[in-house]
Amino acid sequence: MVRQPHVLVLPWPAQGHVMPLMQVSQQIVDNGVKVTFAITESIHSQVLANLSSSSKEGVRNDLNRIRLVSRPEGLEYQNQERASDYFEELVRKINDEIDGDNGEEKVSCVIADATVYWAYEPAKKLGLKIAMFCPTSLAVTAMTLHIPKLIEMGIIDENGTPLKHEMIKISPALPEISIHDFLWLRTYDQGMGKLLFHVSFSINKSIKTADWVLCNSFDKLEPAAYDMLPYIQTIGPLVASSEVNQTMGQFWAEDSTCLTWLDSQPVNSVIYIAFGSITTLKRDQFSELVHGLDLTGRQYLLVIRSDMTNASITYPGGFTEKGRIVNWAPQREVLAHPSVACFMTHCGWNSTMDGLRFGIPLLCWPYFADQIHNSTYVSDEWKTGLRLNKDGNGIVSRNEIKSKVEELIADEGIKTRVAEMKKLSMESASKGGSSSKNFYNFVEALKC
Ligand SMILES: O=c1ccn([C@@H]2O[C@H](COP(=O)(O)OP(=O)(O)O[C@H]3O[C@H](CO)[C@@H](O)[C@H](O)[C@H]3O)[C@@H](O)[C@H]2O)c(=O)[nH]1
Repeated sequence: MVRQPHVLVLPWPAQGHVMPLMQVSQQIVDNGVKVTFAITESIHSQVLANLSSSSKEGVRNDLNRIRLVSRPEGLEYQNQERASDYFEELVRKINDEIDGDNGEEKVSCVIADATVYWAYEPAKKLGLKIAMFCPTSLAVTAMTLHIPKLIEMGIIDENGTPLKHEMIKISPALPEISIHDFLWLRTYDQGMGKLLFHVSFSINKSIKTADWVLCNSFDKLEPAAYDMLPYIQTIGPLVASSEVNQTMGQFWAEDSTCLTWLDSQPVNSVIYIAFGSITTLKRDQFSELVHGLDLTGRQYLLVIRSDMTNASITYPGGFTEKGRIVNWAPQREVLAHPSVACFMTHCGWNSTMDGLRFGIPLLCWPYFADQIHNSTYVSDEWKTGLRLNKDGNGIVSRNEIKSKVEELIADEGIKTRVAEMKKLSMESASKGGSSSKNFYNFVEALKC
C-alpha cells in the first residue's frame, strides 16, 4: 500500500491568500500527498458554490483530491488560547476521519500562511512540522522581518507608529523606502492598519517555529532580498496543476465569455483592467477611469466586482460597445491571450506575478499595503511597467490614464524587459529550475 502523508493548509481568509495556497495544494496532491484545506465558513460556501457551477472539469475534479473543510470566522481576533483550542480540535477531527486502509496518514505538517499567526504555537505543541507560506514578495517579507530592528533603532514605536520622517534602506542593495510607506501605514482605515501591524509583527515570532519558509517569488526576480533571506525557499511563480486555467478557490464565478470576445480582437490590442479582490473606487475616480479608457480609443476588458463601487455608473456614449465589462475574469487565461496588450493593475502580489509570468507590461495603480512596494519594483527596479500618478486631489485623471497607456504600449524597452522576465519566471518554474527544485525538495521532505 502506498503511504499518503497528510498536510493541513491554512490560508488567511482573502482571495489573494486562498488562491496561491490552493495552487501550492494542487501541486502537492499531484505529488502523492493528501491535503486538507481549511477556510472560513463564508468562503467555504462561496468556493463550493463556484466549484459546482464551474464548467472546468479539472477544477471540479480537484474537489475529490483536496478536502475542503470550514473553520470559524474571525480566529485572528480571538485570544491565543481560544485559537489554540480550536486548532487542536480541528486536527483531532481531521485525524479521526482518516481512512487508514488506503494508506492515508494522520496530519503531520501544517502549511500556514505567514499571517495566520495563531496556528504556529499549537502546531508546534502538537509536534507537527510547520511550513510558513509568505504570500507577498521577498522584499516585503524582508521588511516585515525587519520590524524588531526598526523598533530597536527608534524608527518606529512598538505600535508601528513612525518616530522619524525619513527614507530608509533595510539593506544596501534594496531600494530606499519612505517610512510612511510601511505596509501597515498605507491602509484605508486605522483598524486595518493596526491589524496589519500586529500580523506583520507576529510573523517575526512564528517564523522561529517554522521548519520551512516558502515564498511565491523566484531567486532571479529579487536577488537582493533573496540574499538577505537565504533560508527562504522560493517556489514562484505558482502554477495550478499543469494547466494555466485549472485554478480552484475562486470566490466569484469566472466569466469565461470574455475569452471568446478576446478571440475576436486584434493581437496586442486590448487593455485588461483588474484590481484584485479588495480594491474599491469612489464615484469620481470611477468616472475618470472609464473616461480615460474611452479617451485611449482602444478596446478594453474591465473587471468590476459587484462590491467594487457603490457609485451609479454613467459611461461615456458608445463606451460599452468598445469593450467588455465582467464581474470576475479568468485572469490567467486572459493574460495568456495574444490580444492583450497591457494590464492595468492594483499590484497585488499575485497579479504582479501573473503579469510577469505572462510577459504583459503593467500599468500600476496601487491601492494599499504591499501594493505600493510592488508598484515601485515594477516601475523603478524591473522597469516592466509604468506608474499612474495621482493629481492634487488624489485622483488618477483621465488624461493621465490616456497618456500612460500610450506611453506604455509604445515603449520597446519595457517590451524587451517583460519578455526577459517571462523567460526567467518560466525557467524557474519549469523542471530543473530553482523554484521547481525547491518545491520538489519540500514535497519529498514531507514524505520522510
Ligand atoms: O478578475 C479577476 C481578478 C483577479 N483574479 C485572481 O485573484 C487573485 C488576486 O490576488 P492579488 O492580485 O494578490 O490581489 P488581492 O486579492 O487584492 O490580494 C491581497 O493579498 C495579496 C497577497 O498577500 C496582497 O499582495 C494584496 O495587496 C492584497 O490585497 C490573483 O490570483 C488573480 O489571478 C482573478 O482570477 N480574476
